[in-house]
Amino acid sequence: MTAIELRKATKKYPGFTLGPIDLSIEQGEFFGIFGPPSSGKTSILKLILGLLSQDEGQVILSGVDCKNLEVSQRGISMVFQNLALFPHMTGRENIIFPLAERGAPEEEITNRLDSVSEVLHVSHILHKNPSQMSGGERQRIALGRALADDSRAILLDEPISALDARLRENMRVELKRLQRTNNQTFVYVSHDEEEVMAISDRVAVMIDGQIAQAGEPDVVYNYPNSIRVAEVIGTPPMNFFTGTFSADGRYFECDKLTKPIPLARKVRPGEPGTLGVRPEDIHEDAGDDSHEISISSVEPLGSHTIINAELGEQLTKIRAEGRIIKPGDHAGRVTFDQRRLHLFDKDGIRLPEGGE
Ligand SMILES: Nc1ncnc2c1ncn2[C@@H]1O[C@H](COP(=O)(O)OP(=O)(O)OP(=O)(O)O)[C@@H](O)[C@H]1O
Repeated sequence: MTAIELRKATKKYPGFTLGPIDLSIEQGEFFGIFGPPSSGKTSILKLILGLLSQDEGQVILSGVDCKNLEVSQRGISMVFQNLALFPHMTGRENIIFPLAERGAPEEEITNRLDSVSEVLHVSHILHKNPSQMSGGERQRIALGRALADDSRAILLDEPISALDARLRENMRVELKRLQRTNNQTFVYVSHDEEEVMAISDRVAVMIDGQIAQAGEPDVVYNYPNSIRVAEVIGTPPMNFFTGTFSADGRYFECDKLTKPIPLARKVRPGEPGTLGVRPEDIHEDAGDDSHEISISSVEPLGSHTIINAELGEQLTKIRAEGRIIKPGDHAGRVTFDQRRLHLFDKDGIRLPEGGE
């Protein structure tokens, strides 16, 4: 069943237009929204919650058009980026507030408080006021308030960004577990692409107020539908080379490389385009099709190494699992994994897969 649906929803601010957005989120789905700053992520959540009203289009919750429904009638909780805890209440009072407001029985309140406190590791700070908590503790209390309430969906806007890296990783796992157990619908916004990709069943990539692509995380990663999406998914990001597909369509002739790059299929003979290759798909290799690189720096990161190199005249990032190139090396040879190339037309739109 569809829990949240946006149909051509549009919101116009001076100088910025969100939408039109078409989006469908299923009951029990963990849906991630990722995008650069100011791309419209928070505004989408506010439309769903009812804090903003759309200028055009519809917001439909469980099949019901929400046009005339107030925030409190929508049955949705939101954890804001800037928290919004009640300063005069303790952590405990903040968490149980929505339950107490709707007159939930004492036993239910206690059970829910206990279960979210355990998951969020906040039992020891329930007696404190927000002013006596750290930023991360306040964030966990705010999460607790949303999770304890029996909402049909929870909207989370950068909910764990104030936590340190290790705690963030744990919380990610716990959030996912909690969502699965309760079969709740989560809409999770973050500018941290890895976080969104790791936690979500499906993701939407927002660029300039539009959903540029939506789908399962590995599909978006492996088949970005445009250069703009490819640029924002992946760390380090994809490398791009502009040039022309050869007259027989079997090679990509890059403006800045001396050798053409062989393609696994025939592509757009004679047309201009862009070839994208992810850092992990460039391999240290001295074979016939290899290119010489001039190494600027090598970052050994334990499990892998990032090599910053000049390929032709272009700065290129290479992720190496092996140890052929070492810190202090100045040159090497690499090839591109032919099966993992991303090909885009002159307008930056991904070329269809397949062909001879
Ligand atoms: N109430 C408002 N009035 C006018 N402009 C607004 C309003 N709210 C948001 N905007 C503008 O809309 C754009 C999108 O904002 P929004 O907060 O939705 O983006 P975001 O992707 O969540 O950004 P961030 O990652 O920085 O939080 C921004 O340019 C912002 O300045």
